[in-house]
Amino acid sequence: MTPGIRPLIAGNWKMNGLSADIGELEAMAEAAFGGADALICVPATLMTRAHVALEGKLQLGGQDCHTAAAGAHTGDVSAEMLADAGATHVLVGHSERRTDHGETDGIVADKAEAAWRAGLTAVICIGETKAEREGGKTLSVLSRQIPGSVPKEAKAKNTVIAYEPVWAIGTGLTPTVEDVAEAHAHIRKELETLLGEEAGKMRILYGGSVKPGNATELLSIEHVDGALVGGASLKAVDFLAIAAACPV
Ligand SMILES: O=C(CO)COP(=O)(O)O
Repeated sequence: MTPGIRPLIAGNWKMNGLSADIGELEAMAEAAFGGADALICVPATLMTRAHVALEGKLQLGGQDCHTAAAGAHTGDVSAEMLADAGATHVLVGHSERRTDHGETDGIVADKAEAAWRAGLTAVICIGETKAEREGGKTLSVLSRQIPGSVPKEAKAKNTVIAYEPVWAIGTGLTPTVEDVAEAHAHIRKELETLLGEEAGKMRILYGGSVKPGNATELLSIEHVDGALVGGASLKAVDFLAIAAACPV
């Protein structure tokens, strides 16, 4: 945690979720999030129903957006469409988008600007691969990804950074407390170089195999201002247990 920053617990449902799962969102909306803000990023197909189910108690996010507001881009969704459906946030540059869709740092930065254009907060995802970690390149990868993916105009009110080591996503593996602390301190320093004072107010989330059992430890690390949760956000009971790990 960083003094003065209210934590954000964010869920990413990825390509999961059918009508039958709306009850999980309703159960989340019944809970109290005393110590944190809460956000759920659902697939585009569920956006409108999720907006109703969440009753404004949790914020709603998309998982990606096109750089354009509208046009001939079959299968894509714009930030304006997400905002129209009730979203307040959108993930950009998730490692699965970078890998599956060849998204570069430059594309991610353009998507962050598209999010702002539509009035959304951009959750900009960064993180090293297993090979990069094993090659001792974690910090240099972050030093490249931050100025590449985060536009210089980023403000704490419209931007969240999510550090997700690719090798920790969906694997049950997490970096050590020391490694998370080192990465987050480095991210804060790189943000300061890029954004100046604004960097001190910006949330830096940790993502990658966050579960109820490790949330307290991860969320107590300096400069960890919340979590981006994949698998454990699909069930209200797990997501709420992670949110409850934030001190009120
Ligand atoms: O990619 C993630 C969230 O965006 C993390 O996923 P898991 O929590 O399933 O490891």
